[in-house]
Amino acid sequence: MTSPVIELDHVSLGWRDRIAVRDVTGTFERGSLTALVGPNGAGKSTLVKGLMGVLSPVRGTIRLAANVDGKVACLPQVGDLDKTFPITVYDLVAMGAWRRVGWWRRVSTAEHDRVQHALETVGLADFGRRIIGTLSGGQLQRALFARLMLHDAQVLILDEPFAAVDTHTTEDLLALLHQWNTEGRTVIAVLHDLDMVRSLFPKALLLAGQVVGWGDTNQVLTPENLHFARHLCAGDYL
Ligand SMILES: Nc1ncnc2c1ncn2[C@@H]1O[C@H](COP(=O)(O)OP(=O)(O)OP(=O)(O)O)[C@@H](O)[C@H]1O
Repeated sequence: MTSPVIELDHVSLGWRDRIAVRDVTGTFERGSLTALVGPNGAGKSTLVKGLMGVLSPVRGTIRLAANVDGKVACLPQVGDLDKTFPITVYDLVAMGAWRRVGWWRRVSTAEHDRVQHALETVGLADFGRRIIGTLSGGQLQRALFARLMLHDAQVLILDEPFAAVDTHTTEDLLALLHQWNTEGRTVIAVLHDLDMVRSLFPKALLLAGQVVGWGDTNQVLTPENLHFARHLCAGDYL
């Protein structure tokens, strides 16, 4: 039996002078694995901000299931991160535990073990003391995945997790993402690689300022829908 974990009811999101995504209605089911796709400017990141509660809907409502409230974790676009901030990889990852630990408390032995385990899982066991500004793009993305592990969230939202990441790192991180999903977590990822979506993501939400399709990936990513999405975001390409 499926149960909704996030429900959107006629949601429009945007800013005072501009609606970026309008009238989104639908449900992310518990344990689902959904790719959020669409041309540049389609409103994918805006929807992510809405799902995270960072941006309030201009219209409509977003409802989280009672037992996931506060347990939604996000992997931001790497470009949104201030790489000049003088923080170590260890501390960046440990920040994922702040709900359990609190901002200013010392990390317990159990949390330390979790950080170390997360660093090992993403292949950064020896990188804990490095300042994040010295990491390559792929290494930084691995560190952000490790931080996501520390959140231990039921719902994971990832904004372009494989942008500017090499094939080897993408494969490692994809395996992690699938492992989280097989543990029953709900995963939503903004992606541009439609071949990857078709082969690895059972559900897709195709956006172009509005919902063009939402459901089984093979029924959403049809040539007609993709053409329509491009037409709606004229001038941009998938
Ligand atoms: N802070 C903001 N103020 C006003 N408009 C914004 C703001 N952020 C984004 N927009 C606009 O909202 C629209 C949707 O942007 P968004 O970043 O959600 O698209 P996207 O689908 O994630 O695009 P991309 O694939 O290029 O990352 C764009 O036209 C963008 O210019």
